[in-house]
Amino acid sequence: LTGSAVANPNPSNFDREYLVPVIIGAVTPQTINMDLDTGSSDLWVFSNSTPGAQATGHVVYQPNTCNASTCAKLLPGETWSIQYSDMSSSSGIVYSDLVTIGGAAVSSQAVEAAQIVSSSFTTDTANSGLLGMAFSSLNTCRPQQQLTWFDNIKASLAAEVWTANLQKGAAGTYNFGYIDSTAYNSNITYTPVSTLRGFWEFTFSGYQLGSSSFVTTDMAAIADTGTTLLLLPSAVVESYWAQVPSAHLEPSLGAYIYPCSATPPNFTFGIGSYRGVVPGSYLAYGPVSSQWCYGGIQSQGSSPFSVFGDVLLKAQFVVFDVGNLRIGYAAK
Ligand SMILES: N#Cc1c(N)n[nH]c1N1CCCC1
Repeated sequence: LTGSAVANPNPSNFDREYLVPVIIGAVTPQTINMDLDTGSSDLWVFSNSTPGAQATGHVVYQPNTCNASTCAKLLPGETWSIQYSDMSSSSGIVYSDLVTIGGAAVSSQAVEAAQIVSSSFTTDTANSGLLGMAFSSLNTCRPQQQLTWFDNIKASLAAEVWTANLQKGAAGTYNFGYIDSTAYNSNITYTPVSTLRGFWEFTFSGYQLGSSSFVTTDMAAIADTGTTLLLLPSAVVESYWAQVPSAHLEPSLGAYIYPCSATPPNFTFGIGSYRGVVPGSYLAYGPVSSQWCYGGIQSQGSSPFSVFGDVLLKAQFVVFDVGNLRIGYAAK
């Protein structure tokens, strides 16, 4: 078994997130566009349990709890509640239902129906749910923790692996169970993943800012498709933006902005001896005013690891190798 699904950048805003059409339900299937997120492990959707005022503009999951074995089933007493690092949150109840992504189906997937969603979810009407693809140890369902879609399907796949091939301003692909050797142009460099924090956490071997020399230093990072930007230690971020005249940390935003007339420098990361290059044009995240643009590299703050979000991931072919607990990067 393998699967392949399209990854659509959110249409209106600078590749803020990438949405995947997910089919939920057997008796009355619904296609729901969801944010595939390697930084969390809950599969949750807007639903008929979400208050109308919070669900306006969204496709809502309507579980068909009929009597056949193929119907949705409420999991009695199960609830979930999640808060993301951007302080957004959601919570609700749990059904078991058929969930198909790119042709690959899980018959009894925990589908977390939202009863409450915070305002940033309500306003993001392109996104009607989260598809958690971090490790199941982070799933918030209680009292019985539930498995991610990938954990449920991996034994049925040709290989316990999936890949992300995101694109700048265009549709990309998530493949499940195989590696498309035509999708990248160099060898894949792998490095071990630690699951201790439940994320796709790994060590990178250093970085290069623009045309400066490569800085060799082991650093921790997570690969997070649910984060838009590239988050690095504040000292690195300061050095990076020092290369762009008039770029500065804007106190009112808590973020670096730079003149939109400038093209930011490239960012290069190391995995062993592999060098992954993120073009400067990928490190622009859209205007905050007529002349100032929001930087694609920002500080990781007090986080103990950097966050390789979409602005970096879209420049690479990325292999999430669950079977061997490793992550792979290749140029494309
Ligand atoms: N903040 C944040 C965040 C993250 N670090 N990974 N995924 C996140 N979200 C998914 C939906 C909202 C935020």
